[in-house]
Amino acid sequence: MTLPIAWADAREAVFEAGSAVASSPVPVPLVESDGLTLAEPLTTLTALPAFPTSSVDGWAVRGPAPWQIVGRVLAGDHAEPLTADGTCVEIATGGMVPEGTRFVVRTEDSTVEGQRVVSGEPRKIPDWRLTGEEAALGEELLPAGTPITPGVIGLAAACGYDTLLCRPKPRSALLVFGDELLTDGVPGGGRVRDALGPSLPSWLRRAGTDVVHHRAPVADTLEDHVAALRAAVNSGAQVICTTGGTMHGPVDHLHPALAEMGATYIVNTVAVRPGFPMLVAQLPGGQFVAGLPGNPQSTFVALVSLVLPLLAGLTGRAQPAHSTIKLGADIPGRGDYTHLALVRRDPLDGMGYPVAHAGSSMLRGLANSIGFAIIPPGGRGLAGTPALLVPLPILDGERV
Ligand SMILES: Nc1nc2c(c(=O)[nH]1)N[C@H]1C(S)=C(S)[C@@H](COP(=O)(O)OP(=O)(O)OC[C@H]3O[C@@H](n4cnc5c(N)ncnc54)[C@H](O)[C@@H]3O)O[C@H]1N2
Ligand code: MOO
Repeated sequence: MTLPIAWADAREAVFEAGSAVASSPVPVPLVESDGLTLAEPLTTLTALPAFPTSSVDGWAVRGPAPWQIVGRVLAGDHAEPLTADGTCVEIATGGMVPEGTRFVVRTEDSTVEGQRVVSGEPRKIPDWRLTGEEAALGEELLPAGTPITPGVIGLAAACGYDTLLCRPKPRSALLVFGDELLTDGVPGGGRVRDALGPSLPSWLRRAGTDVVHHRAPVADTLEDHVAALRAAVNSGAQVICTTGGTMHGPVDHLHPALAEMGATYIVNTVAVRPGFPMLVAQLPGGQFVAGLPGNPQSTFVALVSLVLPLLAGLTGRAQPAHSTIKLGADIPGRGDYTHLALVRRDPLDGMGYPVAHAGSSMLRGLANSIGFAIIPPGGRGLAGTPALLVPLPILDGERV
């Protein structure tokens, strides 16, 4: 029997295996880059702003009042210098402030005589933005490995990027094993509904992959397991997630199928509860197989424990960070194993509470949880103290 490895070591092993074969950078147009990963630092191509910019509608003035109007600068115009004291130009918000300007006087703080001469008072805080106020030329704004979000895309556009050098989303496949699984209707008579086939693709997309192949269920024979894995390889998937069959029961064929395909284990059983039979192996062609245990909650323990670090490595991101949450109730440990305990965040006190109905075969607790509190080996979680948390890949707004 294989000895389970420590949970933290398992995460590190798959992260490193993924990082070793991280996808090659490709230039991607800004509007298509959401959800991808920066392959190089986002560095300014010019100072920001690139030129002194008026932040109000008004007058750019030189010398003491009154000022003779000698021109007009709209946003987008190139401003000629103001060369003489006692002159000004009308300026629009976003207009380039002419060289020689002493102040920008707001429209509402000024009077104009005969459409030619302006008087007025500048405010104490200058009403224009200096070159480089937001960022200097060549300054690194974000490191390589940053997930690209709409905020990153906007910043890149403001800097003058047309494309970003990105690591693409890994392509994934899902194979659901189990003859007992019904794909429709009400469970009974020994059959259960397949709860993973319909839900895991969405979880995988939230985790940052493109799901390119999906088969549920795969029959409980070695031949069909091998055929399904081969089809997943042929689909171009880099990460093949399987569910069920990770143990060594009469119809658990994952290990024999991996052996038949010449796979090498990166992680094979982990000292974590629930979900310990989880595994990650690599096929001779380089594809990863993530074997997620069939008990549905254990599937998700394996998703956050192994698949997320693997995807992070493949995209050149950092190992997913844990967050922290103050516990609202005690959580028991699981001896020498790490205990990943589903918690929900209470909307009133903000604390993490273990959920009811959190057995490894149940999904009721998971549906309103934010993630798993990490109870380390030999420890237990105490109410009122902070615990580390592995978040589920849920989107903002999907939980309180
Ligand atoms: N002799 C032992 N048996 C088991 C042990 C053990 O230590 N010794 N560990 C148990 C643990 S822990 C887990 S977890 C499971 C892992 O089993 P497999 O990965 O081989 O999964 P299956 O046997 O195929 O299924 C387990 C369970 O989950 C249900 N299932 C599977 N797929 C789905 C699905 N898509 N939707 C809904 N439910 C699913 C399946 O019907 C079984 O009830 O092994 C234990 N056994
Ligand atoms: O991996 Mo199992 O979930 O501990 O039931």
